[in-house]
Amino acid sequence: MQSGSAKPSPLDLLSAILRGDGLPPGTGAAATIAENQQLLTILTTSVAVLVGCAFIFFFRRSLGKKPASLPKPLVVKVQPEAEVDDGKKKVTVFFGTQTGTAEGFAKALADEAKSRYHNTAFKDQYAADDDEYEEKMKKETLALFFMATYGDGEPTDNAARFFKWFTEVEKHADFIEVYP
Ligand SMILES: Cc1cc2nc3c(=O)[nH]c(=O)nc-3n(C[C@H](O)[C@H](O)[C@H](O)COP(=O)(O)O)c2cc1C
Repeated sequence: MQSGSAKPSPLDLLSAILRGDGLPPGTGAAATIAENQQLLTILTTSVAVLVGCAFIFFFRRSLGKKPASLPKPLVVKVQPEAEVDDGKKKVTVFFGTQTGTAEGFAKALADEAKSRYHNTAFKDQYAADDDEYEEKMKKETLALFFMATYGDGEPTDNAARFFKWFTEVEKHADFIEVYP
């Protein structure tokens, strides 16, 4: 025989509500609902706290990251013409940029140089692969670098390959001197 004060399971309550029967009288339903509401409150609070923690985690992580943008090539402005070995001095302006500031400085300098030296060429790719760097850099008279850094002094996306090559000093020690 079923006792009038038997506690219905949450499933019984749910099916009773769905059927539209209402809550069974004298079954301790009020207490069960109160219990479930407490559980629901705890659950929603926990979910809200978790979402908040996840948001703070991703926000803090994004603070140390460089802003996302399409990597530009390690653009180089060369003057005068670098390809022709005419014995003239060669000046190259490099820039490593993520959001355009370093590019702006490099361009301003290159424009100034262009106004002084008519035989000026602009290039947007210095070396197709790492082996070309050494060969080309040896021909430069002066190389100027405008390099933005991010995080813990890391290079920008467009300068990453060049930076890696350049900092492997022991491989190029014969012609590169690095001053800290
Ligand atoms: C998220 C972030 C991290 C940065 N980290 C460094 C850093 O470690 N060292 C530094 O000297 N400058 C740092 N900077 C400053 C940038 O290098 C500087 O704003 C630079 O002018 C950006 O140049 P760009 O616009 O050519 O990318 C950082 C800037 C941002 C926004």
